[in-house]
Amino acid sequence: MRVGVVQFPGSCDEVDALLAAERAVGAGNAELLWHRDRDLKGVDAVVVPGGFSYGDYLRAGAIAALSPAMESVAAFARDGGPVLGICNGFQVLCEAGLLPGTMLMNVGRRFVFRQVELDVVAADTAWTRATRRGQLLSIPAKHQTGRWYAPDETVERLVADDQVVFRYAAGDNYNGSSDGIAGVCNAARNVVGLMPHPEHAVDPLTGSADGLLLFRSPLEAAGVA
Ligand SMILES: NC(=O)CC[C@H](N)C(=O)O
Repeated sequence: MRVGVVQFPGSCDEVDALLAAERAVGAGNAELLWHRDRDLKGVDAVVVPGGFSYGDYLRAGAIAALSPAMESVAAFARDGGPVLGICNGFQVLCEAGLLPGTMLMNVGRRFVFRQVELDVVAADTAWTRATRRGQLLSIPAKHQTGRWYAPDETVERLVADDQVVFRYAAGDNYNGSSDGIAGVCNAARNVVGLMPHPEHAVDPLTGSADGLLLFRSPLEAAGVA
């Protein structure tokens, strides 16, 4: 399996995402995909990484969502390809209409950088197959515009359709996200976005290896794990 990590001007976690993917799929099986290129190089999974793409101008993720690479990522997603959006990548996927909801300024109106615990709500998506429902994952979060929002009726529909993938555990809704939601998926369950950074939780020496479970999940989904 080969993983592509999209790189925008202003991305800052793309190399960590690439190294995390290589820990899961093997060295040399991940590569960066430049935002200006429509060619996804035949990868089997795509990660849209964290950072400050285009400086977060207009809205975080708004300009990156219009990039040539994201046109191809949208088509890849429509064809069922596994796509993971991490933090800024989650913002990009919401701006691109590939995931429901929108991202607002944190409720405390400050940049937050802390370890959080995620409760796995849906363990049957392309990026959570290596997890268990109810499992707690310790993963760092670092963002300013991380308050995921959707109208009540949309949240109710997502809950009913099991499209809520992660919630902040023990009610630790530090950024004010609707219903304490930390990550959601599309109806086809191949596109997942979350605000915390699994690529920064891939080694117990740095506090947690729980994030590797997300990068290993496409392998499980493909039956090659
Ligand atoms: N760590 C990130 O990806 C940051 C995302 C975005 N720039 C924000 O601050 O909300």
